[in-house]
Amino acid sequence: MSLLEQRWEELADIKRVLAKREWFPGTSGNLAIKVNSDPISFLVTASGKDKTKETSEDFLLVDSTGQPVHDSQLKPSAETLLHVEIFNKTNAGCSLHVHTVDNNVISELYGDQGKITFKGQEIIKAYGLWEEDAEFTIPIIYNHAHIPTLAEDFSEFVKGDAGAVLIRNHGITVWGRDALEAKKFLEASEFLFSYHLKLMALKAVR
Ligand SMILES: CSCCC(=O)C(=O)COP(=O)(O)O
Ligand SMILES: [Zn+2]
Repeated sequence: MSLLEQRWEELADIKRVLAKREWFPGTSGNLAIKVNSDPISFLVTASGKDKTKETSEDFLLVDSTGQPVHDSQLKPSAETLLHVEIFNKTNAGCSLHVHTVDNNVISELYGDQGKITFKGQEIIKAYGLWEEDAEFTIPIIYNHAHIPTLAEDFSEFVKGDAGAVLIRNHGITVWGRDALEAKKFLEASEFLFSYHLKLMALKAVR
């Protein structure tokens, strides 16, 4: 199997798992996986597709600027520029973006503060933070409709090979050194969002 085929399979596996969780409502969400580092190329989901369906046209290869490498009828994700920032600025190997109700509600609740910080939760270890009093902060940025502006704001928070950024009333983008790490970050983040919202709701009725 070629490297391209291997990466395709890895991304397809993640897409299948996330689709089962209903994390791609209304054609939302996009996924990317690096294929080559020099020059950079990556597979990204085709724009506007129902990501719960599996087809041979789910992904296309793009270059370091997000332009298709081969002639194709397919359009790269409208949000490819965010993945471009990640792959150009870090050694990340995979980047995942999903819209969930929980990540949207959290982004609105804490949007004015520009971040949300979690602490005292065992699952924070999924981010590689093993100290007893570890904290994990996820920045929240404004949802510019103009994607180059969104990507510019997003870029400020793309600092390491793994990370997460919430886009207010839009969704979350996470990245990691490989597909496993990116998926782990995404799952840990959605766990924390869900826990936080459930706890807030229960406290409100007590
Ligand atoms: C219908 S959701 C609006 C676009 C979006 O935010 C998204 O994640 C999906 O866009 P894409 O071009 O990647 O399909
Ligand atoms: Zn989106």
